[in-house]
Amino acid sequence: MAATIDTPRFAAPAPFAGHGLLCVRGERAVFAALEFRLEPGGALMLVGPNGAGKSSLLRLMALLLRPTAGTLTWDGTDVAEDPEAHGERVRYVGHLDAIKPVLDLRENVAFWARLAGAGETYLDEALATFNLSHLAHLPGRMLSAGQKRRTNLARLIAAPAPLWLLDEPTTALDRASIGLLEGALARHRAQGGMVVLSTHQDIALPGAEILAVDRFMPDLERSGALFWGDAP
Ligand SMILES: Nc1ncnc2c1ncn2[C@@H]1O[C@H](COP(=O)(O)OP(=O)(O)OP(=O)(O)O)[C@@H](O)[C@H]1O
Repeated sequence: MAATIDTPRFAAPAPFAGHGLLCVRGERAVFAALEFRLEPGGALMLVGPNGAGKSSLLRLMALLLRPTAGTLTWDGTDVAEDPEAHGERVRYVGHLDAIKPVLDLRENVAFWARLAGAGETYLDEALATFNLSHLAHLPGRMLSAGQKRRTNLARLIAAPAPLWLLDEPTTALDRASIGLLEGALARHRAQGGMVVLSTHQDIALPGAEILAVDRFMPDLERSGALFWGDAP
């Protein structure tokens, strides 16, 4: 039977939280004592000026970076205890459009879906969701910036998982495409999925909690010192 909007296609979502997170990049503390909590169906919008640490926080959440201090928990358990399980529950879409130029659009999405162990069950739906079906056989090298971005976002549908981590997902999208993304976000949340996204642009995310990452800038930064540890 075909899955419907109210039938979650992923393992049961559970509360996802960060406690006392300290992020150091290079020798610099980007944020400290950062806390968040996300419930199934919830959304967190990361805001803050350039360099505040929005991308860094998303990378921590995806375990692409490790916190210098603090923990990330899923259903109360430290995600670092089982990184593989966390990888299965997370879909991360970053700044880079990882499109293979020689594969066509459909093959690109199918490649990612296979990598995530999802097969081709949701492939056609993924393309339709982001209005890409008519471009399915266009080689990756011929896609425009907005088409590449939509192709990357199609991975979210092609390989279902409860936690979407999206770094400035509206970059290069026209208004109509932002509307498609807003629809996909709403359907994901209606199934109990969770979303964390960073943005400098308007995007409809009803009921989202706003997390101003620059509020967690370490005091050393406020006083003008740049380095964590021995202040210069
Ligand atoms: N690979 C790296 N090594 C060292 N420092 C880094 C690295 N990547 C980012 N940083 C630093 O970490 C800080 C936070 O960067 P980050 O990209 O997380 O900010 P952001 O809020 O996402 O910014 P933007 O709005 O410009 O995308 C910045 O000061 C940046 O210079």
